[in-house]
Amino acid sequence: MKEMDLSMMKDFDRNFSLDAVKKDIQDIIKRQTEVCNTPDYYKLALSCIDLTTLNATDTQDKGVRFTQKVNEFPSAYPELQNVAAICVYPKLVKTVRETLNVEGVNLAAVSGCFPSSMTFIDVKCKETELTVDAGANEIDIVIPIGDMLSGDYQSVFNEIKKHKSACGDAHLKVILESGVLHDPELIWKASLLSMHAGADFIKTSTGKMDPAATLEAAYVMCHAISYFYKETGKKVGFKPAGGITETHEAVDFLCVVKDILGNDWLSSTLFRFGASRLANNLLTSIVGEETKFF
Ligand SMILES: O=C[C@H](O)COP(=O)(O)O
Repeated sequence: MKEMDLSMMKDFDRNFSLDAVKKDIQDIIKRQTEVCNTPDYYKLALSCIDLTTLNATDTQDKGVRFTQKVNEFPSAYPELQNVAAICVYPKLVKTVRETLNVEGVNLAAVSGCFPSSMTFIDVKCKETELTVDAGANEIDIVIPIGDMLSGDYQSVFNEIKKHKSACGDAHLKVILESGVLHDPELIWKASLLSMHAGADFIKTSTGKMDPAATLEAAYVMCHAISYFYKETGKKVGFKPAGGITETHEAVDFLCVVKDILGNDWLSSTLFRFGASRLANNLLTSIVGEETKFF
């Protein structure tokens, strides 16, 4: 595989002041809340959810029941747009594919030894190939976090690039595990590496490590996406995931995305929430009474 000369990657080193980032986020939320904290944006948020179940205890029956809810959604809420995708472990993909019978809902699967990413790249790619063959059209993988933390950026880039080929036509979402990378400088680097290596989306977190999605990580990643778009003309999507549960939390992320990336990113084509508990809370906010549909 052709290696990218990372020393040629423009703006790979960028400094951030965490205090300035936090202040900027506060200003953004002040600016955008009036527009984003509204039923139209709750509906938008719902339509951008990757409805997720990622438990070691998940069964095929759970996969069926989970998918049936999504199938029933258009009849139950004809005025609302359905979630963007169902997101499961590879073992449930075939069942979900066979059960899913509504148009426009994607089937995402975590792959590549999720959530640790701690196995051989050939094993990770094989898992992805099998998962796509089983019916997933979106693949969520985790970067090799240890390589990133130890500064072996070339290995991170090479792995993602190889994984992109293993995806075939499926979209690739690359999880940075931003809470563990911690430093904005490292989150920036991981974002650029992922996008240059072929990521269709960059995603904050697995939801299996703390801290999960933060507004600070979202801020840095959205700026990286904006920068990459200006440099290359390619629009990469953004997926905050992990720990986003309440409507007001989703609204804050929408504020950041809208302010930094603009309205082009405010649809499920370029924006997703990875969430297992958010959908019912958004529905509750939309219909105005306690709702436990999903
Ligand atoms: O990718 C999605 C995350 O695993 C979901 O995390 P959550 O269960 O905290 O919503």
